Amino acid sequence: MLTITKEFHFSSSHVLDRLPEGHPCARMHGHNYVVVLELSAPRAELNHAGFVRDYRELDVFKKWLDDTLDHRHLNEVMDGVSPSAENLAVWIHDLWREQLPELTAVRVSETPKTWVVYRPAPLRGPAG
Ligand SMILES: Nc1nc2c(c(=O)[nH]1)N=C([C@H](O)[C@H](O)COP(=O)(O)OP(=O)(O)OP(=O)(O)O)CN2
Ligand SMILES: [Zn+2]
Repeated sequence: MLTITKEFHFSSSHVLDRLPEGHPCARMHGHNYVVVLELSAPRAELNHAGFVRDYRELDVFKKWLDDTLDHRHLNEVMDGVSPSAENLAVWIHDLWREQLPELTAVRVSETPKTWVVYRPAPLRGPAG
């Protein structure tokens, strides 16, 4: 299996729900988010150029981040889902898995010290 990753950046505000009283993250604040997409393919399925996928084909994801999330309030963008880093990773994965079938994981960082990795179990092939 070959795995590629590409890193993207955006800045947004959010408010986290259902936190204990006095938790600072229940107040509006912002982060310089980092998102890393991880795409994987078996060695036999690399394309003619020897790529899992051309990194440049991920420019569409960068444009989507800029248009959809950058300098926005995540609570408004994410349709009522509480914008924790975990929920954001799942939300991004679920929105992009059809367009990027090689997508195997989405990583999200809110601060230089914190990372979430969403790596769903691989779908079973015909052989099970
Ligand atoms: N499991 C999660 N925990 C927290 C999340 C989250 O999305 N998932 N989010 C937050 C806050 O939004 C924010 O990220 C604050 O995190 P924290 O690590 O507390 O950031 P600080 O910069 O204040 O950390 P210091 O250790 O004080 O430098 C909170 N938790
Ligand atoms: Zn936060």
